[in-house]
Amino acid sequence: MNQDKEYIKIDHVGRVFQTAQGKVSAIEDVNVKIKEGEFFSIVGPSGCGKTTLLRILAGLEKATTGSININLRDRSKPLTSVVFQEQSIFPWLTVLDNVAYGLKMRNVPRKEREAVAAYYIDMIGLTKFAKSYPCQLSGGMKQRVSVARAFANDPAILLMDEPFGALDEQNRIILQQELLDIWCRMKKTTIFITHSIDEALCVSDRIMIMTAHPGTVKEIVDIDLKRPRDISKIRTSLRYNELFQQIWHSLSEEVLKVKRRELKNEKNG
Ligand SMILES: Nc1ncnc2c1ncn2[C@@H]1O[C@H](COP(=O)(O)OP(=O)(O)OP(=O)(O)O)[C@@H](O)[C@H]1O
Repeated sequence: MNQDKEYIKIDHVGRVFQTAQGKVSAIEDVNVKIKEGEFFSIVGPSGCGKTTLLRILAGLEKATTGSININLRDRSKPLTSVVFQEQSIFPWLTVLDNVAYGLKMRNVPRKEREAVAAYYIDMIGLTKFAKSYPCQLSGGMKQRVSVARAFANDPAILLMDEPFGALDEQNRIILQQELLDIWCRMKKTTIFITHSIDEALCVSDRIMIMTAHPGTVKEIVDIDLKRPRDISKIRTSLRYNELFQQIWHSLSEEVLKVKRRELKNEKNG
């Protein structure tokens, strides 16, 4: 890990979609450099292009303009693994086989991949359920399996798109802490989309605030809260509250822009 070295360089990236109503510019001129081993979160109003940017990073979408450069040293690893909001584990595979799936695809021998999978299943507290199928698990447990699978796959970059967005608050807090703990051990470069300033503050090294549609970088805030972090205590710190206010002030301006536009469209429509 080299915390100082520029690792991902997103350079003047834009994406325009062609729709039946004409062209939609989802993101415009996004410029950001992310360090290796960094936990980098993205917040922004709905529709500002967060998912589009993540999909471009995952290679699921092409940028219309600009480029992304990743300073990869170990080319044997997969470039990215993505954890989405909706559960994306295979219902016909056990927990163990789901977590080991990426390794199997890379022809890692069975014993080795099962040992790696068992290690991450233990980290997320599901050892007893290793032989269970997804239909036997709760929503929170399934999402834990997705997180374990992403880490077991050992990608260069972990991409997470509102991974806990569909969970109830209790499960969300538990999974946030588990993610923090795994991340602290592995220091995997992570790009994390969330609608929650609180969630972003708990887990991130830096938080990027995007402007209202079409999204671009409004501000990037350093989160200088000490690690390791305990989610149950972090909210009581003065610094947490200062950072929350700073981010909400910046983000709320963008959210209000969206609301004003919607009102105008309603009046005109
Ligand atoms: N495949 C597509 N075709 C046409 N338009 C698209 C497509 N994907 C995204 N868009 C448009 O691009 C803009 C950004 O969408 P995107 O889903 O990236 O935003 P977001 O910030 O992730 O939204 P949310 O927070 O609501 O999930 C929106 O106006 C959306 O309608």
